[in-house]
Amino acid sequence: MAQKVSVAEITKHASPDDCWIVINGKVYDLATFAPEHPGGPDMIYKWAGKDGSKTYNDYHAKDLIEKSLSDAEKKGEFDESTVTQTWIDAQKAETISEPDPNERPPLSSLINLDDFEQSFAKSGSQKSHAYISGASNDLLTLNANKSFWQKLWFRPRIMRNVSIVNTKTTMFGCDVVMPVWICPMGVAKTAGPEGETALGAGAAASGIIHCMSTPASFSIEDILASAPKTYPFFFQLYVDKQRHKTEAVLQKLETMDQVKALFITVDLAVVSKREADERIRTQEDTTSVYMSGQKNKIDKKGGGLARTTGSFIDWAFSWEDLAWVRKHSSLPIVVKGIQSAADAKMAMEMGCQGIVVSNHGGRALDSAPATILILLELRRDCPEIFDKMEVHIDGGVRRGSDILKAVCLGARAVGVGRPFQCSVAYDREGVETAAAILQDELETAMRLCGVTNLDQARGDLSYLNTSELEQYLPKPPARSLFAALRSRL
Ligand code: HEM
Ligand SMILES: Cc1cc2nc3c(=O)[nH]c(=O)nc-3n(C[C@H](O)[C@H](O)[C@H](O)COP(=O)(O)O)c2cc1C
Repeated sequence: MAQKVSVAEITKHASPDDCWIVINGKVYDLATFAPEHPGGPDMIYKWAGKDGSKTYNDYHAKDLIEKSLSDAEKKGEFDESTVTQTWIDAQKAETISEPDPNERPPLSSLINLDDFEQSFAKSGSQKSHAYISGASNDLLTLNANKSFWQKLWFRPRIMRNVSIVNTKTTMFGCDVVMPVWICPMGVAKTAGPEGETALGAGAAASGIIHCMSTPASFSIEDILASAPKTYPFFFQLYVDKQRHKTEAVLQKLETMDQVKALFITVDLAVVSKREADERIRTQEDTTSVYMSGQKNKIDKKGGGLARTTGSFIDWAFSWEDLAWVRKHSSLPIVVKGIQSAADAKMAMEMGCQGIVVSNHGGRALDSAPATILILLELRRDCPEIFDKMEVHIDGGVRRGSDILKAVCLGARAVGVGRPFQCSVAYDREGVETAAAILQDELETAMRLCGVTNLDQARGDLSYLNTSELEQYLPKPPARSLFAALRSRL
C-alpha cells in the first residue's frame, strides 16, 4: 500500500457505487463491502469521498478494516500534502452529542447495577445511550422484566450457620465463581473504547464468562486475547441469510478451544421497532449529502441502527435447521430466546444442551412475557427439562437476590446485559466492579435466606413465595378458556 492517493482523487469516488473512504490515513474502496456492512450501508455511504476515521474508530477496532477487505480494495496511503480547506470543511463531525466524561461519576461512587446505567445515561453519547438502553415499542416487556423479579418473594430460613457461603458452580463444563454470564451485546465500543475486550478481561478477572456477540466491535481473536489463553468464553450466533457465512464462523470456532458453548439467538427473526434509536437517527444530520450530492438514505420509519444492522439475520431459520448447525459445530448448542414451555420442551427433544429463557431484554417482541414468568411456567409445565439440559435466564437481572431467585427456580445461571455494557465506560475495571457488586449481593442474599451453597437451593421452591406471580401465568394448556371452548365443539 505504498501508493499515495490525493484529495482530488478521493473526492472523485464519492457515491454508493464508487465509494472511497479515508480511514486512519489509508484509502479504501468500500463500494462492494458497503451493501453487506452489518451496521448498514448508509453508515458507510455517509463518508463516501471523505475521511470516516472518527465514526469508524468509535465503533471498530483499528485493524478490523485491514483484516476485512481484499488487497484490491486497499487503494493506498492518504496524501496529507494535498489537503485543502474545502476538504477540511467537508469533514464535518457527526452531529450526535458527544460523551462528556466530566459528567461521569467516579467508579467508587457506583454501588449497584442501576448506578452503571444511570451513569451512562449522563455521560454516554445520546445515540449510544438510545441504542443500549432502548427496547421495543412501548417498553412493556423491558419494564416487566425488571419489575416482575420484584414480585417474587423469599421465604428465608434462619439459624443455619451461614459463616461460609459458596457461590461457585459450573456452566457447560466451565468452573465459575458465581452463576453469572455477561450477555452478548452488539458493538460494545458504543459504551467505551475497550468494548468487548473490557468485557472479556473483566469477566476473566472476576471468574465469570462473557458470551461474545456475532456483531461485536472487535474480532473473535481480539476478544479471546483479552483473557488468559485458557479462559473460557461462549459465542452467540445470529444465523446469516447467507448460510455459507455462518458455516465459516462455525468452522473458525471449531479451532478455538477457548469457546465452550454456542448460544443461538432465535427471538429476533426481524429487528423490532426501537423508537429511541429511530428518533436519534432522524434528529441527526438527515440533510447530509455525499460529495456526489445524493441525499442520505434515512427512510420514513426513522433511522434506527438496530433495524439496519439486523437485516442479515435469517428469518427462515427453524427447528429443523439445528441439525445443520450440529453438522458444522461440536459445541454445546444453547437456544437463546425461549419464551414458552412448548418451545423449551422442543429444544430438549431436539437434543440441545441448554436454553436461555430470554426476550432479548425487551428488544424483540413488545408484550412478550417477563422472563421470570416464563421460568416459572417451565417449572410448572415441564419440570423434567431442568434435569435434561442447562436452563439459563436473562432480562432485568439487577440484584444478587435475583440470581438466587433464579437458582431456586432451577436455573443453572443468569445473564446480565445492559449494566455490564454500561460498565465498559469505565473500561475493564468497571466490568470487574459490576461483577464484584453482584457477587457481594448474592452472598448476602444467600446468608440472609439461610442458603450456604447453590446446589442446596437449586430448584428448591421452598425458599420462594411465588403466589403474587402465579396470577400472571398462562393457564396450563388443558385448563385454558380456549381449550375448554374447543373441547365443546
Ligand atoms: C470494512 C470493515 C468493517 C466491518 C467488518 C464492519 C463491521 C461492523 C459490524 C459487525 C457492526 C455491528 C452491527 C450491529 O450493531 O449489529 C458495525 C456497525 C457499525 N459500523 Fe462498521 N464495519 C466496517 C467498516 C465501517 C466503516 C468504514 C464505518 C464508517 C466510516 C463503519 C461504521 C459503523 C457504524 C456507525 C456502525 C453502527 C454501530 C451501532 O449499531 O450503533 N463501519 N460495523
Ligand atoms: C445493547 C444491546 C445489544 C444486544 N445485542 C445482542 C446481540 O448481539 N445478540 C443477542 O443475542 N442478544 C443481544 N442483546 C440482548 C442481550 O443478550 C440480553 O438478552 C438482554 O440484554 C438481557 O437483558 P438486560 O439487558 O435487561 O440484562 C443485546 C442487548 C443490548 C442491551
